[in-house]
Formats: sequence, structure tokens, C-alpha cells
Amino acid sequence: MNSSRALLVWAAGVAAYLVAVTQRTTFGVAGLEATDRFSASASQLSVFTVVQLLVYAGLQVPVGVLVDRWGPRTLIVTGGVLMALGQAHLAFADTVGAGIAGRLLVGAGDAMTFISVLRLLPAWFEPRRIPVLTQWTGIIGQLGQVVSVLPFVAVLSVAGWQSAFLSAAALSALAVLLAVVLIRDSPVAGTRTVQTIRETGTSLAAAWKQPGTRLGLWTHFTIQFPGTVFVLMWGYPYLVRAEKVGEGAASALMTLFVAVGIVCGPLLGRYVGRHPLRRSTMVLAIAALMAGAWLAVLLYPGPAPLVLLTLLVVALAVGGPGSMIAFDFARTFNPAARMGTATGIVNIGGFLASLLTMFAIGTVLDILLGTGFSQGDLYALPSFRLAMSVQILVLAVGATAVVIARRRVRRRMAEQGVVVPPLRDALARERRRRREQRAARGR
Ligand SMILES: N[C@@H](Cc1c[nH]cn1)C(=O)NCC(=O)O
Repeated sequence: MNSSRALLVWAAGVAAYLVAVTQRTTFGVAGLEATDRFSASASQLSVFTVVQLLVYAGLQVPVGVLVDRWGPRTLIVTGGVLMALGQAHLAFADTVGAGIAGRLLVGAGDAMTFISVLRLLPAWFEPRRIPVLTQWTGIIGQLGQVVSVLPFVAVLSVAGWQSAFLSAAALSALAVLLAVVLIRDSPVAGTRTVQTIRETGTSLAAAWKQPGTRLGLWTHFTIQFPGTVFVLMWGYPYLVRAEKVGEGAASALMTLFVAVGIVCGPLLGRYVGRHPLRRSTMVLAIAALMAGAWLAVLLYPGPAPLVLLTLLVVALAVGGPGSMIAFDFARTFNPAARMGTATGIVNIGGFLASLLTMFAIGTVLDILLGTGFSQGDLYALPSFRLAMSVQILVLAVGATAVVIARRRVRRRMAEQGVVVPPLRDALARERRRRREQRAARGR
């Protein structure tokens, strides 16, 4: 396999994903301008984000199936074209309906990108490199948020709405061009066999019946949502309005979130590559870490000290790269020909959990305001604490589902002769091995 060619294909795919994350997050940073442009209330504006995420989550399975039928290149190009059209449409939209139509196109294009890029990896790279490359795909893609926050916001404030969204559309056009020129589905031309509709149905059913796919779905559900909810919606108002940390500190904590993800991604990728039988243990440990951090903050009497909030942000940030373990389950428990379908199923988890939790937190805040508990302040600390504690429930549901799915996976593995030893035994063996190594070195 020509590795520089493979890296070029991957780089073009990652660039397409980075641009997709930029398009996904541009509307969030243009909230104030959007309020003026569409004369919209806060709840109308949240519809833009919810619609976009709903379309994204709803298209994951169809897109996954299409990636396996048509190949990732076609989907990455189609996704880029849709996002360019959506952002160009939004540039000229001046009613809520027209604006939502633009975001709908963006959500659809975005939905096609990530799973297609992951689908390129097994075709171009050796299996042992894939966990770390999967992590790097996620990490580099998240930098798309930085493009939204810095250059996009700069164009928006200097040149206005139309120029900003047209520039964003042009960025997608550039990603499309790169994808057309550089991406090939596989190093060997014509190796993909096109599935019939019946075969596609069979493949979808097989991906769903595979317990490893469902372990991936629940992993993504459990680990991705706390960070997404925090960054995309409730983190900033919680820090500034309820915990009163000040806007500068809140922005610093959001930056720390991105930095921790960058540091942890490769470490987790290496862990997954080295300990494939302990991936779900890591998932449960990360879920426990996030639940523990939230409980410490929520149970703290009075506003939480900055150090505790920092620990919370670190714990939540581990969830970004942690959730990529879900895609490793999809890849290793399914044959390459149905990897897109399995990845699509898995990728629904986190976005579904995020939508449900964002909505639940908003609803609890509204109810507490309505009952007078919040004493007229929607974002009062006691109210926000109760609202945020919904996440502990969602984490508990997700972790329980991971444990159940893992049991099924291990049962299936045992039928095939692979028995996962209890963690205690594995740790004892590892300690023994290290002792023996040290003794051998000392001799
Ligand atoms: N888990 C995320 C990606 C990620 C990696 N590091 C932090 N976040 C994910 O599921 N991505 C899907 C997508 O389309 O972005």
C-alpha cells in the first residue's frame, strides 16, 4: 500500500470533515446576528439547531447504507455540495422558514461526511493504525469549530451576514474540489461490488443484529452527549449565568475542552489498539468519571470553585475522543462491506442522547421558572443544578445499556472460542509480566 497516497486521501477526507464541522457550528456563533436578521425569539433560534441535528441523526442509517453502496467519495462530494448550497441559501435567507431550509441542507450534507471519512480508513490503512487515525480524524475535525469562532466570526463582524455565509459556502466548494481530485475509495480501482437492494436490506439487518454494533451505539450514546450538550448549548450559560465564573473564564474553560480532547485522543487510540478486549471497560470508566465530576459540582454547597469546574470540563472533554471507541466497535465487529451501515447506526447514539438531554434540560428550566422555584431568574443556580442533573439519569441509562450489550457481545465471542478473562485476572497477569520483564532486565 502506497502510504503517502493513503495519507493524501485521508487528509482530503479529514479536510472535508473539518469543513463540515465548521458549517455545523457557524450558526451557533452567529446567534446575535441571526436574532436581528430573522426577528426571531430564543426558542425559534433553537429550532435551527434542533432541526439541523435531527436531520443529521435521522440520515445516519440511510447515509451509512449509501456509503456501502456508492462508496465514501461520492457521499463526501454530495455532502459538500449540499452544505455549500445550504450556506449559500442561508446567506440570502431573511425569514425563519428560509433560514431553517438552509440549515436543513447543511445538516444533510454534514450527515454524509464523517462516516464516509471513517469508511476510507480500512481501505487505505493497516488495521493496527486505524484506532489512532480514527482519533486523529475526530480531533482534526473538531478544529472546524475554531474556524467558526475565529475567521468566520471575523468576516461576520467586518463584512456582514451574506459575506460570512457565502465564504462558508465557498469553503465547502473547496473541500468538494479537494475530494474530487484526491479521494479514491480504494487503492485498487473497481474493487467495490455494488449491492442489490435486497443485499442492502440484509446487510442493514445483519449490522443491527450484530451485538457489537449495538455496543457501539450505546457507547456513543453514553459518552458523547455530556460534552456535546455542554459545548453546543448549556455549558456557557451554566458557567456564566449560574456559576458566575465570568465570560473570560468561561471561554478559557471552553478552550481547555478542545485542548484536552486533542491530548487524550491519541492516548485513547493507542489504548484501544493495544487492549481491544478492554474497550468497554474504558467506556464505563469514562462514563463514571463524567458522572462523578457532575455529581461533585452539582452537590457542592453554593457556587462550585473554579478548580472543580475545571475538573468537570476535563472529564467532559475526555468524552469526545472516548466516544470514538464506539466506531472501533462498529469497524471490528462488522465486515468492511457493511462498515458504513454499522457506523451510521452507531453515530445516531450520541446525537440522539444530546438532543434528548438538551431538550430535557431546557424543559426543566422552563418548568422551574413557571413554578416560581427560580424566582424569576431562568438560569438561577439551584434551578440549573436540578436541570443539569438530568444528565446523571441519561448516563446511568446509557451505562446500563453498555453493560447489557457487552454481555451479549462476550457471549457471542465465547461461542466463537474467545473468552475475555475477568479484569482482575488480566491486571494480575499484566503485573506478573512487568515483574518478570524487570527481573530479566536486572539479570
Ligand atoms: N465523537 C465525535 C467526534 C469527536 C472526536 N473528538 C471529539 N469529538 C463524533 O461522533 N463525531 C461525529 C461527527 O459527525 O462529528
